[in-house]
Amino acid sequence: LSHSHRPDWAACSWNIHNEILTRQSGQGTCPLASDWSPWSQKPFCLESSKEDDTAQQDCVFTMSAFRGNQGLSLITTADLAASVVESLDDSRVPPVLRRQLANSGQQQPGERSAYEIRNVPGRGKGVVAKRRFSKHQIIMVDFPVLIIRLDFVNNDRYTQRQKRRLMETSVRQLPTEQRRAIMGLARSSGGEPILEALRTNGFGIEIEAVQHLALFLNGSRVNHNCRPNSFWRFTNSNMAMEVVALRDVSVGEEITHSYAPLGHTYEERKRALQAWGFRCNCALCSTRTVERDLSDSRRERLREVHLTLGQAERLGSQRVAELVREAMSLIEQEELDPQLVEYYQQFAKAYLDTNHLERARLAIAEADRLWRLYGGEEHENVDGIRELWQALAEAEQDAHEE
Ligand SMILES: C[S@@+](CC[C@H](N)C(=O)[O-])C[C@H]1O[C@@H](n2cnc3c(N)ncnc32)[C@H](O)[C@@H]1O
Repeated sequence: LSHSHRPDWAACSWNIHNEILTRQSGQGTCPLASDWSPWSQKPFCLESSKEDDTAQQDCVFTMSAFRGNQGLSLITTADLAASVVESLDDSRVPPVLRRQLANSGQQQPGERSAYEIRNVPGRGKGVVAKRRFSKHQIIMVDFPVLIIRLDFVNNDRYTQRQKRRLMETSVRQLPTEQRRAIMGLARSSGGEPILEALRTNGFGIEIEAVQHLALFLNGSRVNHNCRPNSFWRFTNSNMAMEVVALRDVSVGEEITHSYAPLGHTYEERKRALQAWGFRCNCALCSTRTVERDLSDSRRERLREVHLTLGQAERLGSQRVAELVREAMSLIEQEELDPQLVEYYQQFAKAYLDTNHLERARLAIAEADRLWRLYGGEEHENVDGIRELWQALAEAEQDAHEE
């Protein structure tokens, strides 16, 4: 289909009751009711035991050829499924990610791959670098194979049997290779296999601000470390998950990211990691108690500095500058670079409050750059950064008029 004649997917939604596709709004053309494209088969929906509206009803949507060689199943509402259709188009994947995809994973013999998935002592399988990566270089690009609306998993709208039926359908409809790979993923406990695979390996993503869990077959093999050498970001408009080096990585090094929020203290991390059912044996957790306590106290102090900077007007500009320096030093010592996104934002506000407009400009520019880096171009704080630029423009205007 040429672009202009493509159905306007976002404007089409499934009318579940009549099992026909009706157009809700927009100018595009919707496909025929008998054509379930882009899905490979008719969406399968659950009858809810509750009398709420069908718009909230969860269905399975499967595309059996997604990104060339893998399938994708979604369990979500019809409207949310319609909203992702555009992003499933291969033309959405930028060349830089295509190249990366071609370079990574399991290669033909003789070709150099970026990483390998193999057993690592004490942690099951893991991802190990097969070549060097410099800081901020992309290590892995992966696309989801299964996406499930979080509320479908957690709410009591459906019976356990109904949930199992929908999840089994979502996996059964995938190509054999992916089906096997999902069933071969790590599981922290012995409950319902698909649900457990999802709980152990799922990445939290948002579709139209609604939380979902996504499974990535290679991405799921990245183990946890409290001082990781990588981070991941997800781009909704092309469904790409990238694992990116947080610092230089050498050949043979295991690739890790943090499952718990960065900046947590030892006890907080232990609690957060309970959901995965393992005791973390990373270098930071197994270091001597004195060193671990020292790390905890730096992390607690960092949070205190963040809070204090919230009252910049009261502190005055000299104290603000001192606290910014202290925060930067703590972040460096604790290797918490991704936290800089929030800190630069806080510094920018503090500089605006104390009328240090030149410094505010530099801090906003840094916050802007780092949000894109760590959160991707479509990060969740685009509005927050725009507001900061606006606040700066207004403050500069006021200064100019005075
Ligand atoms: C998302 S999977 C990671 C890949 C997994 N190792 C595998 O074999 O497929 C999460 C599971 O890996 C193991 N794991 C991850 N990080 C670990 C760590 N730092 N220490 C011990 N086990 C870890 C735990 O069993 C955890 O439930």
